[in-house]
Amino acid sequence: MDLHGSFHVYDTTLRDGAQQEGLNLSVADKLSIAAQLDELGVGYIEGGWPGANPKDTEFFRRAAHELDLKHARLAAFGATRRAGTRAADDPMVAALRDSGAGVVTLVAKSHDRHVELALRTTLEENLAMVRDTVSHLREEGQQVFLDAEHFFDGYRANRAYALEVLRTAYEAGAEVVALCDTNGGMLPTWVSDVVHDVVETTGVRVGIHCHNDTGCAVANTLAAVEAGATHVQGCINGYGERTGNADLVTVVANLELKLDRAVLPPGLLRDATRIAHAVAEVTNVPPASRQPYVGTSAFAHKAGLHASAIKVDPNLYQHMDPVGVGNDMRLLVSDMAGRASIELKGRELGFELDAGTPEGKELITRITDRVKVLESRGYTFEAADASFELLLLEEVEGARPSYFDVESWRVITDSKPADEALSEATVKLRAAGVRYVVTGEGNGPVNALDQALRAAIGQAFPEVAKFELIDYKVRILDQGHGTDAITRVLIETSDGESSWVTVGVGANVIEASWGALVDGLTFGLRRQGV
Ligand SMILES: CC(=O)SCCNC(=O)CCNC(=O)[C@H](O)C(C)(C)COP(=O)(O)OP(=O)(O)OC[C@H]1O[C@@H](n2cnc3c(N)ncnc32)[C@H](O)[C@@H]1OP(=O)(O)O
Ligand SMILES: CC(=O)C(=O)O
Repeated sequence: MDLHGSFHVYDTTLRDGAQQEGLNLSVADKLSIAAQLDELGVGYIEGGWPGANPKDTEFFRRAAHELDLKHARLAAFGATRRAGTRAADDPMVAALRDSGAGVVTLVAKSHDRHVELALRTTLEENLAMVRDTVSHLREEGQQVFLDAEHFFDGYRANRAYALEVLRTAYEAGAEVVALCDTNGGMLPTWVSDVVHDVVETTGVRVGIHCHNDTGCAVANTLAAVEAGATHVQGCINGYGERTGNADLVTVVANLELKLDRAVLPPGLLRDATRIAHAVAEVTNVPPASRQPYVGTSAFAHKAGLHASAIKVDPNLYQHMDPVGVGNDMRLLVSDMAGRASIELKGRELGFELDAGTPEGKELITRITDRVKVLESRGYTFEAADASFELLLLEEVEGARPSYFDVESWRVITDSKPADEALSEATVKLRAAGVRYVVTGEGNGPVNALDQALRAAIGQAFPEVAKFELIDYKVRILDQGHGTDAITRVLIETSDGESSWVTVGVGANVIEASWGALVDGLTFGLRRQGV
């Protein structure tokens, strides 16, 4: 606990996060993200700027009866009254007051140059705008926070005035003044010095709002907290204008796990990975695999030497137990793997490869060597767990699962003037004792082959009907060779509940695709228990 009572974790994903290029949230998206943020246990959710656009006004209207928040309070964001008006008469201030949130965060200028150039008013009038608007909202029963825009730049330009803005807001009844690094140009020691000074000189309760233009938003936020800030603002997954805001997940994980501050309700940090990814589904922004704490690579180990130490104690190569943020340790198999990597990956996939016996040791060595040879030919197993599992089965059980024997396949692409090119594939195979000769059509050769292969196997194994090819990636491996190059194909197949990735390699892109398709169907049938 601090001098100012409980610490505030304040999320601005729905306002500043939505200012990210390419991010466009519907009201339903905003409601869904608010519910997720509440599950994470943040104290405040800034829902948007009611009155600035119909969507944000609608969000607050619907939130009042559609959201059942257990931990968070909603905050409405907006500006102080315009210059030369009365707060009580300003329709934008009225929209904040009447949003139903009960909490208003006012953005105000604290940089003298901005007052004169952007607001085109006097420094005195800007102070009056802050004073009047905060007082009016307080009199109307609102909890008020102030976002001091461009505070750090303003402090450099005119310290006395920047501090005066904070004092004015505080004396008028603002509970917190959040110092904003609006242009995101600060470094941690600079932030720390300024926050120390503000806390000592003014006695106001300080919050912090950092943008990530120097790549230091999280570090700057932590520096501010260590210097006395007791209210942190940020966005889940670091969304936000330009390079984003401080990633609130990283901030709270660091506060809880590194600085020993209980800033979320007990136990909720363990849901951070699930929630960060669920929000990414709604925003439709692919989650960053290297995101600290919650990224899929945050606890993924590739180097053989790491794996050999992890086998003894995972903490030797991890800064924390991933369970603390709801993430998992993963072992990656590649040409950088050693025997320990294979042993641990095998365990992860449910195979006990016993390195303690001579046979087990020999088996693990064989698998390791095979992986290295195949990777040198262009395969990649770290991205294709399913192909690795088939390889493992082949080595452990003496043969890989086999549901069909392919006699031959061929594919042709037909192009007629004025018509789109169409591909046709013929696959001949035996499955469950029957010979099938099946053709398939598609808008490309791989699509046609996939159709034909699935139609043929599907007659013997109806489970195949569930499978769908959901992603297809091609990479040319030795670019110097142009069209003669080796090609690697990665295919992701889904059964509607889960998905798996397989790899194929060949001098011919169709041949490489065929290998990945066959692996994908074989793995899927095994997973179905066939
Ligand atoms: C740092 C930040 O990210 S703050 C959040 C910024 N977010 C947004 O801007 C998104 C929502 N914004 C909007 O929808 C619109 O900009 C609105 C509705 C707020 C205003 O729209 P408009 O009235 O068309 O004006 P415009 O967008 O050009 O904004 C400039 C006006 O706001 C005034 N203004 C700017 N900052 C402030 C402030 N902190 N307090 C009061 N007035 C302000 C300017 O003086 C100018 O007023 P003028 O038109 O009387 O000269
Ligand atoms: C208020 C705000 O978003 C900023 O100053 O960056």
